[in-house]
Amino acid sequence: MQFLHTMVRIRDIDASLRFYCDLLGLQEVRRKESEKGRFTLIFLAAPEDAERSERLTAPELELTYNWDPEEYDGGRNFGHLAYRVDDIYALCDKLQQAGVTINRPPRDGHMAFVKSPDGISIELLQKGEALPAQEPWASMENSGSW
Ligand SMILES: C[C@@H](O)C(=O)SC[C@H](NC(=O)CC[C@H](N)C(=O)O)C(=O)NCC(=O)O
Ligand code: NI
Repeated sequence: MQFLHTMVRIRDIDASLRFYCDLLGLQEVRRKESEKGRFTLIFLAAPEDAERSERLTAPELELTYNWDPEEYDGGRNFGHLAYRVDDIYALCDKLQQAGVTINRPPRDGHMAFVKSPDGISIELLQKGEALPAQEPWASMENSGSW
């Protein structure tokens, strides 16, 4: 078994591609339009994963855009998408300058949470950094028991 993708329904394709691609740095790897189903699927992958998308073996984010507007609320059981980033401070600064909500700033240089245009929570983790000891779960992660 292999993880393939997470699907998120979006309200606005342009706003979502600006956030996920222009700002966050994901790449669009394929797109499917369904006239019959009246929807568009857009598959995104992180740059380090994108080359595996051709073989459909990359972890991807599937954006679903329904042409007929729908209300997307609730879904409290969904938590977040997590990405490992090269420079968490530079990325959060760029996101904030672009008006993106920074729910948890990278004060410790390790972890930040931001919101997509549809309110999806995105966790950003600094590449090469262990979680700060004061985080309750850090001892598990830092000791490799995860
Ligand atoms: C391509 C593959 O990865 C899919 O996930 S297609 C699944 C399919 N999606 C749709 O029909 C998109 C439009 C639909 N109105 C929707 O909003 O989902 C599907 O079965 N979706 C149902 C679901 O619960 O995901
Ligand atoms: Ni899917």
